[in-house]
Amino acid sequence: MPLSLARPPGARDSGCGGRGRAAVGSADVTSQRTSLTPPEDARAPVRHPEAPAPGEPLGSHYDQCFGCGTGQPHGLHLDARAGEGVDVTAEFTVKPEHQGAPGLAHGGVLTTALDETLGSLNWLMHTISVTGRLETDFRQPVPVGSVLHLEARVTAVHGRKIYCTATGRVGGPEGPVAVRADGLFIEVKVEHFISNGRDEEIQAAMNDPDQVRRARAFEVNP
Ligand SMILES: CCCCCCCC(=O)SCCNC(=O)CCNC(=O)[C@H](O)C(C)(C)COP(=O)(O)OP(=O)(O)OC[C@H]1O[C@@H](n2cnc3c(N)ncnc32)[C@H](O)[C@@H]1OP(=O)(O)O
Repeated sequence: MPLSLARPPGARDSGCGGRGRAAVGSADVTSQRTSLTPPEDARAPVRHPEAPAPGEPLGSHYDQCFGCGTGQPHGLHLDARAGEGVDVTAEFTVKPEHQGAPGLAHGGVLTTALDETLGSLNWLMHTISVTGRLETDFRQPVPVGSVLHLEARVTAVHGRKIYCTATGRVGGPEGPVAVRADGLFIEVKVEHFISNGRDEEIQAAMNDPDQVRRARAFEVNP
C-alpha cells in the first residue's frame, strides 16, 4: 500500500518536530503529514485467518473496561462485530450519564467510543495493541438518546504501528458523520498490562480463567 507523503498545496512547515502542524491565518490546523500518516513502506493490513467471522460479536476483552465491559454500570457497553475485512462495527446509545452539556454527549465519551471501537480491531488481526495517538474531529453535537453507529478499520501497518480510522454516524448506519478519528495503535505484549496495571486488578484478572484465556488468545495462535 504505497502512501504519498506529499504536502497539500500551501501547507507551511511550522517547525513542530515534523508532526506536520501548519499555521493558516489564526487557526492551527493539521496538514496531511503527521504521525498518523503511514510511511510509504507501510503494508496493507491482513485479516487473521482465525479472526471472528463477519457479523460475529467480539464480546468484551475485560468486564471492567469502561468501553466494552458488561460489569461497568456507567460504561459504554459497546459490543463490536467483525466486518468482512480488517474492520468492525458497533453501536453506542448515549445515556444521561454520558452528558457534557445539557442533553448532549460529552466529547470525551464520544472519543472513548471511537477509541474502544478502534481497539476492538485487535480481534481481526490477532494482535494486542494500545492507543498511542488519537485525533478526533467533532462534526456535529450528539444528543442524549442517540445511537452512534460506529465503524472502524485498519488502514496500514508498519512494524508495531497500526494505523486506523473510525467514524460515528447518527440517524442510522448511513447517516451523517457526527464524529470521526484517526488513530495510531502500538502493538504490545500481555506483559504491558501485567507490569503496568494496579496489583489488585491484575491479580483478580489472573485468577479468572476466562480473562486469562482471552488475554492469551492471540499468543496461542500468533
Ligand atoms: C487490549 C486492548 C484494549 C483496547 C482499549 C481501547 C484502547 C485504549 O484506550 S488503550 C489505553 C490507552 N493507551 C495507553 O495506555 C498507552 C500508553 N502508552 C504506552 O504504554 C507506550 O507509550 C506505548 C506502548 C504506546 C509505546 O511505547 P513503547 O512500547 O516503548 O514503544 P516505542 O518504542 O516508544 O514506540 C514504538 C513506535 O511507535 C511510535 N509511537 C509511539 N507512541 C507514539 C505516539 N504517541 N505518536 C506517534 N508515534 C508513536 C514510535 O515513534 C515508534 O515508532 P518507530 O517504530 O517507527 O520508531
